[in-house]
Amino acid sequence: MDIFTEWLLTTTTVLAVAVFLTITLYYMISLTRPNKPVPNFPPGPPKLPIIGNLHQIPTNKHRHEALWQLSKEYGPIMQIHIGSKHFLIISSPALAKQILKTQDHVFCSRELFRTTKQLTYNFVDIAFSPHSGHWREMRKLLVSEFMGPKRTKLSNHVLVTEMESIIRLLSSNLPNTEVNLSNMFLEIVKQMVCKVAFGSDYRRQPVKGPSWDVMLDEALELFNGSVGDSFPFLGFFIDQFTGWNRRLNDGFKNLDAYIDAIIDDHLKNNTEEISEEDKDFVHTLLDISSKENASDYRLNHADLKALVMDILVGGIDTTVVTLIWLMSEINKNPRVMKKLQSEIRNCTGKIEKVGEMDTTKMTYLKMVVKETLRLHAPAPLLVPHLSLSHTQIDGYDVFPGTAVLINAWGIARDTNIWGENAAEFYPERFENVEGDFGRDRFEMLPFGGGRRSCPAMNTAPANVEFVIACLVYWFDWELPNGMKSEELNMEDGGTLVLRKKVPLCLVPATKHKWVN
Ligand code: HEM
Repeated sequence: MDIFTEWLLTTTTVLAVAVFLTITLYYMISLTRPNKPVPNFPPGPPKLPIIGNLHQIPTNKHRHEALWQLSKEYGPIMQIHIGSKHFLIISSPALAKQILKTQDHVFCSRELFRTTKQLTYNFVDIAFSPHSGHWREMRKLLVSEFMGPKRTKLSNHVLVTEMESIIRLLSSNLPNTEVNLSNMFLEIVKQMVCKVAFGSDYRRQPVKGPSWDVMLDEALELFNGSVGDSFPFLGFFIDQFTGWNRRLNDGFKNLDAYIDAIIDDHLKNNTEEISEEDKDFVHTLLDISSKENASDYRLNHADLKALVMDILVGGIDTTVVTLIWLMSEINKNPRVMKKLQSEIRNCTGKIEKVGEMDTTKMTYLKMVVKETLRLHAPAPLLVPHLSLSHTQIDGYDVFPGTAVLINAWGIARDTNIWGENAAEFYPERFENVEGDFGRDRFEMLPFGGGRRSCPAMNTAPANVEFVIACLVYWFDWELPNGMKSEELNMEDGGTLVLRKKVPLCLVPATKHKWVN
């Protein structure tokens, strides 16, 4: 045996003994350790390397539909992966209740996406900020100062004035003039929100840049997030390659310039010289930001801008799409329109001014609004909730940092819950249904639920009711060009907010005349 072979044999023997000893030692140590339980992950579709289930989930539109189909195969609790992120998909009222009520304290935070960071001035807004004392203070401010009695009174007044001029305008164009209601509703809601929040008519072209509508549409697209958001390390480069980063920077720059212009205008006024009555929301925020308040919370400039951003992005389109879908549904369902019109005209009696309209007694109208929000929840997957600690849902392990998507769209159309006529627009299904959705019941969740539920869940439906009551009281509506009700296009589109794809155009055919 030559010297090299002898060296090779010795080395191999030593290595083999070392490996054997290491394995034996590891095995013996593992026997002495208590057994670590293997996590019980929820089921989900098989994933591909790197992209996960990205190929099965469209990133833009109809994500809720794709997820609903998958949930039929994998069950009401399902796990999917997109890039390196994992999401829990919830598709039943019982499990939604677990997330939004029973374990609300665990699931009350938000995912910190790279895209949202820029749009929310580093997550200091309400809708996308993590669960924290800051979020609590900001939400309190919005509820007390934007949705409190003083501003509700003002928004009612603005709505009444706006509806009076709309009714006048529509009456002067009778008969047979086609009206684009999608545009009209956007104008009404913008006027109401801008007047209450910023005091004046900021709905017109604000600063240099794209028009208001283009700017807001783009903001909603951007808030929906990018493909790169799911790939923390490569994300920036993916978004650079797809052009998303440039789009994000431009979109944010336009919005930021608009918000700056609003605040600069307000800073020119000395708020001490303006009476409390005449102060708008931004005036009040500027007052608060200049004072220490009792809880030591100090509102800074970025917080103020983030609040304005939430109002622009969260407070306009949601109400507008609800109005559009409602008017579409009642024009598609003449039976409902007739019943609704008769309730409104009977409850109201003879009115000369729309301001005298009282919607609190209109029970069928409330059911029609609920049915609209059931079939057309503006945010079909809500805003993703995020788990703060390890917990179990339905026996499955959920780890901290898991984003949860609740398929409000699918739950609200499930035939097992709503019966065979789930897809039908049938407001009577809410007769004798007690309790609030998102608080006591979870079969539909248009405003989400728990501590992250929509703060406007009481005020927003009241505004929708008033606008619809005015339009249905004063006019008999017809579809244009002899179109039949079953021909009305009801396709949806959009990403973060589910819109009607084709604008709604109707004809106010005759004006109502009261007969004693
Ligand atoms: C019909 C009208 C509206 C609908 C259907 C709606 C729906 C929603 C939904 C689904 C959420 C997410 C809830 C969750 O994640 O559980 C939400 C959150 C929110 N909405 Fe609305 N919304 C409407 C109107 C408004 C208005 C008028 C405002 C006023 C500014 C507003 C401000 C917000 C804010 C700030 C949040 C975030 C709450 C938080 O994370 O703490 N929404 N909304």
